Amino acid sequence: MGNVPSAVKHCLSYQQLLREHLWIGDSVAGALDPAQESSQLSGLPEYVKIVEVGPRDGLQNEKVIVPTDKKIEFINQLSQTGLSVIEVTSFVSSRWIPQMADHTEVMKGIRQYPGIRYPVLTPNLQGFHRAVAAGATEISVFGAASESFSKKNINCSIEESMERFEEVVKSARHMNIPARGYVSCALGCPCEGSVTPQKVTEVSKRLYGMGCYEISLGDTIGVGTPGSMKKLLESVMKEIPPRALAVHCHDTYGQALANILTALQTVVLCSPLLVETIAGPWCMLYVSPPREILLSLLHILGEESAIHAR
Ligand SMILES: CC(C)(COP(=O)([O-])OP(=O)([O-])OC[C@H]1O[C@@H](n2cnc3c(N)ncnc32)[C@H](O)[C@@H]1OP(=O)([O-])[O-])[C@@H](O)C(=O)NCCC(=O)NCCSC(=O)C[C@@](C)(O)CC(=O)[O-]
Repeated sequence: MGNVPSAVKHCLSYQQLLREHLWIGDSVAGALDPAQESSQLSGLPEYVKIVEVGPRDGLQNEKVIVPTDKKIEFINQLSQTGLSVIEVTSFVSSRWIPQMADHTEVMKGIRQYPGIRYPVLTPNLQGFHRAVAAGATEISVFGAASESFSKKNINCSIEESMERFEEVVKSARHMNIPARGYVSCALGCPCEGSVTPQKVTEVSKRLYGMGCYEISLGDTIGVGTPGSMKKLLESVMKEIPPRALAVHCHDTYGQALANILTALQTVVLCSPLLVETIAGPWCMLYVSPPREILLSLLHILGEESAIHAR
C-alpha cells in the first residue's frame, strides 16, 4: 500500500480488514472460506445497505475544490462498483460550502444507472426546487440534535429547521420523491460536547413523523464509542423501527468500525432484516470494490489532501 494513509486502507475490503485487524474476531481472522464466513456472520444482519457519501460528505471537506469533471468521473466510477445508493452533492449555499457550488452541473452531468439511487442534500425549499430542477429524484434534509450546531451549520434553531424540513418533505411527498433525514451530533457536538440520547430520539422522531423514510444518525465528529452507540440506538429504537435507521460514523478517532459493528449487533437483536450503514472513503468501511477509485482520487486530490476524517 506504500504511503496510502491508513484511513484509505481501511476502506478497501472486509477481507482486508480481517487480515489487518485481527481484533475484529480472532476466529474470523484469515477465515475467508464462505462456509466459515457465513457462520461467523451469524448475529449480524442478513443485509446491510450502504449509502456512499464520499462525493458529498467527503468532497465538502476537502480544502482543494475538486473540479466538476473529476467529481462526475468519481461518481460514475462509484456507480460501477455495485453500490445501490450514492449521495451526489448538496443544494446548499455556495457562500457556506463552496465545495458544493457546482451541485447542478454535477447532478446533471452524472450518468444515472438504473437501480441506483442518487440522493442529494436539501436544507430548505430553495435547495429542494433547485435539486428537482437539476434532476434529483431523492433528497435528504439534515438537522441536528444540538442547538449550537444547528445554528452554526444551517443558521437556524432546531425548531426552525423542523419547520423548514416539514415544507421540504411535504413538497417531496407531493412529487413522489423519497426523503431521508439526518440527525447530526448524535453522539456528541463540537460546540456543546455531550448530547443526550433523548434529544437525538426527539429530533429523529420529528423527522420520521414528518415523512422521512430513513433516519441517519450522524456521529459528526467521531466521538462515539460502542457503549454510547448502543445506548443511543436503544433509545431511538423505542420510537423508530430499526429498518428505518442508519448510522453515519466518522472515523476521527478510529472508532467508526467498532461503532458500526455495535450498531449492526444492536439492531439485529431487534430485527434480523435490515440495517443501513453509511459508507464512504471519508466516513467508513466495508466498500470493497473502489480501491482503484480511491487511489485515483488520491492522485487527483494530491497526497497532501489525503482522505481525512472529520
Ligand atoms: C441552509 C442555508 C442555505 C441557510 O443560509 P442562510 O444564509 O441562513 O439563508 P437565508 O434564507 O437567510 O438566505 C441568504 C442567502 O442564501 C441563499 N440561499 C438560501 N438557501 C439556499 C440554498 N439552498 N442554496 C443556495 N442559496 C441559498 C438565499 O437566496 C440568499 O441569497 P442572497 O439573497 O443573499 O443572494 C445555509 O446555512 C447553508 O447553505 N448551509 C450549508 C450547511 C451544509 O451544507 N453543511 C454541511 C452538510 S451537513 C453535514 O455535513 C452533516 C452530515 C449530513 O454529513 C451528517 C453528519 O456528519 O453528522
